[in-house]
Amino acid sequence: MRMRLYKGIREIDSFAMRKQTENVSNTQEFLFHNGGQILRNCATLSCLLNKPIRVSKIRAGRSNPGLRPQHLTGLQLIRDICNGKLEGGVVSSSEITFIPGKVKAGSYTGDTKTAGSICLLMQAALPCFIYADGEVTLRLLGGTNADMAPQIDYALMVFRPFAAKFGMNFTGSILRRGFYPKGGGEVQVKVFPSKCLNAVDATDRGQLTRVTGQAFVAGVLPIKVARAMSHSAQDVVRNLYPDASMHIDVKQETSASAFGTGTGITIVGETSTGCILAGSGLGKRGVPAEKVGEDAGEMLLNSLDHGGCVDDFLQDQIIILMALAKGKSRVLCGPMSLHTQTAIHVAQLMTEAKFEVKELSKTSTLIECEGIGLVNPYL
Ligand SMILES: Nc1ncnc2c1ncn2[C@@H]1O[C@H](COP(=O)(O)OP(=O)(O)OP(=O)(O)O)[C@@H](O)[C@H]1O
Repeated sequence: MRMRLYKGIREIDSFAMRKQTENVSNTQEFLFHNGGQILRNCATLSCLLNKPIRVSKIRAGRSNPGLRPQHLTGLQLIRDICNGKLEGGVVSSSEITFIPGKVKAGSYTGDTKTAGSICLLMQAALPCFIYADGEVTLRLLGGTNADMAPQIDYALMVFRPFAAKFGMNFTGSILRRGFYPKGGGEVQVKVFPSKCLNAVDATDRGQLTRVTGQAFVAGVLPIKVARAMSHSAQDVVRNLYPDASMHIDVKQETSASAFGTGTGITIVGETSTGCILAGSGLGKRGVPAEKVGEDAGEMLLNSLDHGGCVDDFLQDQIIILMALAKGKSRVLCGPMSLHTQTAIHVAQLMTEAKFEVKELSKTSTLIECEGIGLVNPYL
């Protein structure tokens, strides 16, 4: 990914990373994920640091390149939050220019009008509100349990407590679940501003003590589907961790609490040192519920296996918080994901934060970051 400064606008070529990849020969590969995550992180940091950006070649090389509805909604939400200007903000656009304004407390709505992930809207918007001049209420519409994104249960059970360690506090209520392809979900989020985020040291994983979670069915699906997911997920984990206490809530959503038909599971492991890691899955036609549960259990085991304090998905989601916090954060992870590499690269392009990544072994990475200590001027 390449960035230049032109007339005060940071120009970010979101596809240049590919060329970099092609030039890599026998050295360690350093790849980037040319996806929505670049846009979200760039726009969030642009808003917070008051740095205009132009991002080009958005999602180039994809079968459906350019902005998808959920990316556009995320950008529009950030624009609204700070009363900024967004050019090129239409579906399929491959280039956007964003001129940020000042973040303002209040009530905002973000509606993907599709099954696009509500949690990815949260990912873009929440860090902005830490620096608002008061409490913020967000009404978010779209998919609550979407593929290739955090499920809302993950956002509330895993991301939220970890973000709180940095001093980023929010609450979320699932008013209605919504699924692919219809969407129709609704979540209300309240964000409480902070003076400054603090650095986090998460390097001691401890022992797995408790397994909790949520398995649900909605629409025409019977409750036995959720029970089967829950049992198989717990069986997989119990095989290796027979002493951990286990309870996954099983829920039949009603027509008021969910729109359409869907099913999913999030299984959460808590450790003696307060680490929270998860595995998850969504039901699909033709895939037995037992298999969905097993895969979610395996996902959790896989992250536990690495001995890190965060799972393979939380890694990339906390990079922005490490960059904004005051002081040195240290987080022990499994192998670094493509999304994490990309998030670190974007954070370093946009801020003065200094990251150091130490590969401790093939399966263990220590990410250190001296954050910029961004201060909320209103508190
Ligand atoms: N099962 C999961 N549990 C938790 N988080 C997840 C899960 N799957 C994906 N994520 C998170 O969702 C985000 C997905 O970002 P990504 O840029 O790939 O999505 P996107 O905006 O839909 O982009 P694109 O369509 O361009 O790939 C990442 O932060 C990733 O960690």
